[in-house]
Amino acid sequence: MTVGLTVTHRRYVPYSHAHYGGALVDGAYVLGMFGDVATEVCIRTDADEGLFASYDDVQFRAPVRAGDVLEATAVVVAAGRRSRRLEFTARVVCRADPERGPSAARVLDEPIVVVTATGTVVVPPPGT
Ligand SMILES: C/C=C/C(=O)SCCNC(=O)CCNC(=O)[C@H](O)C(C)(C)COP(=O)(O)OP(=O)(O)OC[C@H]1O[C@@H](n2cnc3c(N)ncnc32)[C@H](O)[C@@H]1OP(=O)(O)O
Repeated sequence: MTVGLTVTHRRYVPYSHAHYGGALVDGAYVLGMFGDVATEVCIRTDADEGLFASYDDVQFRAPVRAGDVLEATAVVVAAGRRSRRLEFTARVVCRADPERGPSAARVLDEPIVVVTATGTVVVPPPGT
């Protein structure tokens, strides 16, 4: 069943990706992660990596920082002949705790929703 399929990736955000003051990470970093999650969705639904056709809504809701552990989830909410519409959510699940020391970090009691988006991927025609 394609609609309802959910794929989640988790990734540590390296300090080499800090781009702005306060160790802030650029928004494109999370979009790259969404693309990788979408790729796994397409592999699972259609045995192909697929192509990202469009985003129609991207909301940057809270900062992503170097040292975060990010979780990105895609859910298939609609499927056409070749198009699959996806809803994405990125959450921070672990974060650095520098007051305790340079390598200190903790699991957040409640994950922070940092980015949400909807978009469409396109796969090859059936039977190809
Ligand atoms: C998984 C992540 C991968 C990536 O990130 S790849 C990198 C970024 N993406 C790209 O480089 C893709 C570049 N774009 C393209 O190559 C083409 O452009 C597409 C393959 C995406 C679509 O072109 P065509 O095959 O000619 O599309 P059609 O035959 O007109 O439509 C096929 C289905 O795709 C839907 N669709 C086409 N364009 C869009 C769009 N811009 N936004 C939403 N849906 C689109 C249509 O409706 C239809 O759907 P229905 O088969 O279910 O009826």
